[in-house]
Amino acid sequence: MKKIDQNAVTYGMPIELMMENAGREICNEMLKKIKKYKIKKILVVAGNGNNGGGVIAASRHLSIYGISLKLVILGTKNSLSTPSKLHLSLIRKNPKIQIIYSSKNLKKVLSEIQNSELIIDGIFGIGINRDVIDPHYSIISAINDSNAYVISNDVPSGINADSGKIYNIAVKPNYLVVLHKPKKWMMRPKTLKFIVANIGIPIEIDN
Ligand SMILES: NC(=O)C1=CN([C@@H]2O[C@H](COP(=O)(O)OP(=O)(O)OC[C@H]3O[C@@H](n4cnc5c(N)ncnc54)[C@H](O)[C@@H]3O)[C@@H](O)[C@H]2O)[C@@H](O)CC1
Ligand SMILES: [K+]
Repeated sequence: MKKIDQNAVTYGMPIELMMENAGREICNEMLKKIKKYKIKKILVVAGNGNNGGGVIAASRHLSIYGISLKLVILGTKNSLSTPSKLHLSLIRKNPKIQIIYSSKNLKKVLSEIQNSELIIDGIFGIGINRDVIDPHYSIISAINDSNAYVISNDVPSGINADSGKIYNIAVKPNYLVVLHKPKKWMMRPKTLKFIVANIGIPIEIDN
């Protein structure tokens, strides 16, 4: 998938636009669950990579429907990837989105996880490359212990996207929005409930 992303960028498709498309698709799935389960308390959790950027964009799309939510940024503004920073800048004046930085208040993040009814997991995508330590470990653990309905962006955070193997911990989502196309291991029966989102990768470069 990393190669497909790079090919799309070389082709002329900016990551920021694919992130925008991912955000809209994730928002559409959120809207369905909000309606189905009459959800009020929504928490979006964004890591510092582009997986986080997709869920930041999803937050903005959801706010367009008049829905309020809380957005946790794992780390600081400066630790975000460049495309994610753009999407964060688009919500800086958005009154529907309350931003919480984990670097400033981890306790609050953990209690928000406990209190939420819908959690969007944008902690790690295909970029995870090592075991998870704190604060990410405690956050993933709290998400798994919560009663919230959990939707993951692209890959459940903590799983190696190529092999499907868990590092030392992973989010256990109720639902997954896979970007572009499913990873091979996802096709195993009963692995996960997922939908595939078109994020605008041109078919010419899909190999
Ligand atoms: N076409 C694209 O490129 C798009 C990609 N998106 C998403 O972006 C993801 C790939 O983005 P990235 O390559 O930025 O990767 P990730 O978003 O998976 O995150 C990588 C970041 O996490 C850090 N990291 C890795 N393992 C860690 C660990 N165990 N503990 C703490 N930090 C750790 C890395 O140092 C890096 O800063 C994809 O899975 C996809 O979901 C979408 O959001 C939008 C469009
Ligand atoms: K994820």
